[in-house]
Amino acid sequence: MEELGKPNFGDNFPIANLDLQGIRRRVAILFRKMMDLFDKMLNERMELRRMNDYISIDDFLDILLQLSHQGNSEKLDRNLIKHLILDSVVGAIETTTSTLEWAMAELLQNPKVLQEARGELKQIIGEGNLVEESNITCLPYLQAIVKETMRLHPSFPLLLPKKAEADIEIHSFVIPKGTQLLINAWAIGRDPKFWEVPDLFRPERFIRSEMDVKGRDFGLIPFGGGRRICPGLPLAIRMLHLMLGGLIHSFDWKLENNITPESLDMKDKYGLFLQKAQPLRIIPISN
Ligand code: HEM
Repeated sequence: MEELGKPNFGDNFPIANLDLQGIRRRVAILFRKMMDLFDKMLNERMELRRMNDYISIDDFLDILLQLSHQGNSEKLDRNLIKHLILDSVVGAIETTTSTLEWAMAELLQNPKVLQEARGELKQIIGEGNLVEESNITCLPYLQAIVKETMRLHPSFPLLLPKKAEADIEIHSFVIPKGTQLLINAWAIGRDPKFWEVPDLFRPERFIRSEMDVKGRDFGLIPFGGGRRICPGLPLAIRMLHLMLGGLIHSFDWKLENNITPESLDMKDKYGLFLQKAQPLRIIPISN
């Protein structure tokens, strides 16, 4: 992931096909390794599926293999299946884990917010019980924490590049056909014209607000919007609430090595994904 997000000097001279930093070469090696891994997974699953007593587990791979055997008009061949898995793996892992890491970092930097969130969980879930998917709608403060984390730390700060299919005019500004467009979700989430004290982590701003991250409110678009909105949104939202709720309900947390909330490093590092420059290191204390 890190290699994919590095600025490549050679991209400024597309005709010359330069790869002075060796980024393209290293990415090609990693890409081949991933494809070999997917090939192995596919072979193993296809072998299992050939057995008479195989019971389908209806996971992503099983469904793709079923579709590929149904002779659909658009041929879903082995190569396409591997690329679909690659897209999902790339899109799913780094985004969800880094959002969770940012949320925990913000909570440890803002002990009052953490305390409020734990209070809500204690009241709704009860001590000793595990957070379940059905509880999420009853946890407005936890939901507000997830939104506030995504406002300040969108996993793809510039979303994914888009290309104008036709000339478009927006507020008398003409975008010619073929232009590559980058949408700065990071800057939108911190725009002082739109957000009060934008740099403060303040989940309360989402309490009693209808605003959500599903692409309808253009002030908060961590998953993008429109036809290419993140297809993993429903899964990501569920996983984030469950994991974050579970972590703060089941454990107390402290920062390691005498780091205080005030001295916690919250800098991010440049790349395709918005990651913490210094990984968060925290210690769980059993409740
Ligand atoms: C916190 C978690 C996540 C965030 C913030 C996130 C964000 C995004 C964003 C911003 C885009 C580009 C949308 C655009 O440019 O308009 C995207 C695309 C995508 N995401 Fe996610 N994502 C997350 C989790 C997931 C998960 C869990 C999956 C899969 C299970 C996934 C799969 C994908 C795929 C396949 C695309 C490409 C879609 C396309 O090209 O049309 N994402 N995601």
